[in-house]
Amino acid sequence: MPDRRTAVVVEVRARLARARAAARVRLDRATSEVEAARARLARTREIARQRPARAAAERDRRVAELGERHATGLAELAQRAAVDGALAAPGAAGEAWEGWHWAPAAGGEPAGPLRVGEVRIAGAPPVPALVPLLDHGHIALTGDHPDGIVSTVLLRALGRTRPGQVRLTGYDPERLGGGLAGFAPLAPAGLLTFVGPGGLTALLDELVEHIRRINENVLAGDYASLREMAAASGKRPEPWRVAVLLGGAHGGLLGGDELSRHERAQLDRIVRAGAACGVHLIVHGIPLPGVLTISSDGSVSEWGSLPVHLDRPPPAELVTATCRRLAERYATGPTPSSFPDLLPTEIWTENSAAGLTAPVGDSPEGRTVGVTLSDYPPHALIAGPSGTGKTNLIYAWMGALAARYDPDELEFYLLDFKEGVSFARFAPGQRDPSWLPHVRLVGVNVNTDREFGLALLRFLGRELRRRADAAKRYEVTKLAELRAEDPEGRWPRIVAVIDEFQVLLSGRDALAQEAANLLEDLARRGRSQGIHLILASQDVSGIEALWGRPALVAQFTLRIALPKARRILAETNPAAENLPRHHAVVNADSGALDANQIVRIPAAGDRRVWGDLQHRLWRERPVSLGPPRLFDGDAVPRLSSLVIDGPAPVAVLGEAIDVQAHAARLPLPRSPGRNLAVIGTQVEEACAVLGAAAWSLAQQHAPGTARFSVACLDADAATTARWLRDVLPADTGWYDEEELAEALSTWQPDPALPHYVVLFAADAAATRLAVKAPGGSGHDHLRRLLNTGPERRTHVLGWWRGVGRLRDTLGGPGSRTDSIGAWVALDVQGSDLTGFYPGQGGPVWYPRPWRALYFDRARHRTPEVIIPYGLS
Ligand SMILES: Nc1ncnc2c1ncn2[C@@H]1O[C@H](COP(=O)(O)OP(=O)(O)OP(=O)(O)O)[C@@H](O)[C@H]1O
Repeated sequence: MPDRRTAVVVEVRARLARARAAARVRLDRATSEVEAARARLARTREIARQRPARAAAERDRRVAELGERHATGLAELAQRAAVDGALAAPGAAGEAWEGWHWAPAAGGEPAGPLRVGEVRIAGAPPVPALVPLLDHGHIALTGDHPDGIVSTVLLRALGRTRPGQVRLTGYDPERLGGGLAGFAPLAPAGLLTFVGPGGLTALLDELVEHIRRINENVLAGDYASLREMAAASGKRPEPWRVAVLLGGAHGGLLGGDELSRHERAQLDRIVRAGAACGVHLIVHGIPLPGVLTISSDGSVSEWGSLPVHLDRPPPAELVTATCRRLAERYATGPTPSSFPDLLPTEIWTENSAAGLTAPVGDSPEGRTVGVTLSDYPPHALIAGPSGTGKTNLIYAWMGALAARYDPDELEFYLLDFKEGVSFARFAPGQRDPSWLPHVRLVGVNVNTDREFGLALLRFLGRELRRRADAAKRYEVTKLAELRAEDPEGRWPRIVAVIDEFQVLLSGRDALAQEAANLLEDLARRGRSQGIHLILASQDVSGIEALWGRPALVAQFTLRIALPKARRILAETNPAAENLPRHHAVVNADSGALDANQIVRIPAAGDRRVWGDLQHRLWRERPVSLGPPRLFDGDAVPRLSSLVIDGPAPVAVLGEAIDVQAHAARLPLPRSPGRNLAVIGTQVEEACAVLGAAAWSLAQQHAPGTARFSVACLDADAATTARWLRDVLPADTGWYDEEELAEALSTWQPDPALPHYVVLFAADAAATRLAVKAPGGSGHDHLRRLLNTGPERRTHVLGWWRGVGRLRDTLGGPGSRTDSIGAWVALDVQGSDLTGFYPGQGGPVWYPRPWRALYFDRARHRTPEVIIPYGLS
């Protein structure tokens, strides 16, 4: 039993020991956990103790970084704003007063905002404080000292615009204009008007009426504002009106009075609708809701709390000196427009169906003055003494027209009877190959060739008939209607310019008579067919040439008088007498006094400026359009450029003086009288006519199908004879005096083989040909040839050095002349040709260098003047 008890005790003790050991282990573990927790707690406490300091440091770091970034950003923004500000308000709109001067914006440039001070922010560069006024809005001023801002804004607005473009009205009832005293020099020129106390209602009414007029007549529904109109056209048609309404010294209501309901309503209308019409208010002393407000302490509504440092006002002397200068410049008128100002931005956009309208200059106030050619007024007369600018005016007018209407809408025919080549620039030249695409004909150095003027009038007369016939076919009467009925047809308006036209009408001969009749017909009927005449003359005789024909003059309802032009306007209209240089009176009502428009004509003669336009138009010309016909009275036409066409054979004798530069041709069919006599002592001209005739015939016959025989009986003609040896067939017979006498007796005309007998100085063989021989003298054989040869295709083309000598060949003074079917007279008086001409007393002919009178009995009613060709 005890052993069991002992065993139990031992057992218990052992268990207790194990339990104690386990408890100790747990205790130790718990103890170390407690310590670890304590240590954690201590660490956490330590961390917690350190955290606010770090966060604060981090916050401070971030704040500093942001601050730095903000400062840099602000500086950059300010820098950019300063640059933008300087660009938006350049020159007079923004420059500092030191060195400031009047410098208007270029035409077409917007007015832009004006500088009143600068925005200053610490750490950033100052930014110009700009306020919009012209074309944008109004300015309200508050505070006790508005004068400085008013001076600043007004001077900058005036400095940025041309004289007269800004008109000021001052209403300053308390100080009676004292607030605008510096601007007073503008008043005498009408650029500043003061309105007295009590005048406010009338002023507001007038501004409202002005706005209404601009909307109705100027913008006319085409534009929303003058700014838009100016941007589109590059021109400002109306000045800006700036009304400065200055209130009481203490910022009270205007003049201490309340605005009436009417005034308030008018003011609101101006605030609402004024800016679009260029009407602006600068007001002190009346609240204008919604209007940019500047207070004299430097705050600007709409800009929040931005600190504005207002500029000091412009020095008083700068204001008065500038205003004085502006007034003077305004009195002498705005800068005249230049030739490029007459041109549209886009070329060839106009349609000429109803007429041709283009500016020729501007009025003294700077308003563009347009001139129209249409059914009314259809034609123009231009007059002015030499050097007053007629040619320049024509250049300006033509340039403005040519840039607007394309060559299918407008054609020019130009003739200058003056010595000189003022129209030559429109045709291709040696230095400049371009031409004005609208020009179809240019006549220069025409002074002695009145025939060319007549040819132009005949050509226009034919064109008039062609148009009238077409109109009849379509049962219409006017060009506009014809174009509507025949949209595929080409019916350009034609403008014919004849400078010094009186040359054409001078003389009491048939040519002058025919020219006057044609002019009258063209003037009367051309109006409805789109053919317009512009006649220019430098002296009164030109106009007087017309004066005897009131019906003709009456058609020229558009009159343009240059300084000192006489009799061109109505007798009672002296407007041209005191006209300044480079001005013109344009009168579209036959010179009636109240239709005068004074126009300043820009310089348009400069070759470079004109060349720029011509080249531009030339590059755009339709590919099918060739150069114009150039008739130069001083030039010799070249045979080498001649193309012979039409039924053969014809002998070409020279160039006809006509619009198409036709060759003057002598047909040589099988019929009696088809011989040619060139008569006169001018060797070169005679050789040129005869040489061209022989050459042209050789061109029309294949080798062996015609015979040529040439006798050169004057040594002076040897050069031409040598030239003919090269161009005539190789089997051509060459004869001297002796050989000719013999050959004449042997030549038997053969209808199967045309034979051309070319005699240079036929009369030089007279002595030899007079020698009697059994079958008859040489003269007998020559007369037989002349009389019977042509009907069997043998033709004599001869040169005789005088009418009497030709007569001798034909058989003496009373001999028949009908074997000479055609003649070309050189230095021969018309009266000497009596026997060779069907009319009484011979043709009217006054010999002149390198011209000849050609008459073909078979085809001519009257002879024609021709120009011999140069043989090469
Ligand atoms: N509006 C103008 N502006 C500047 N210069 C001009 C103007 N008009 C003409 N001129 C210049 O005056 C000079 C004479 O002008 P122009 O040849 O046009 O006169 P005109 O009346 O045709 O003379 P004329 O009858 O002798 O030919 C030219 O040198 C021309 O450049």
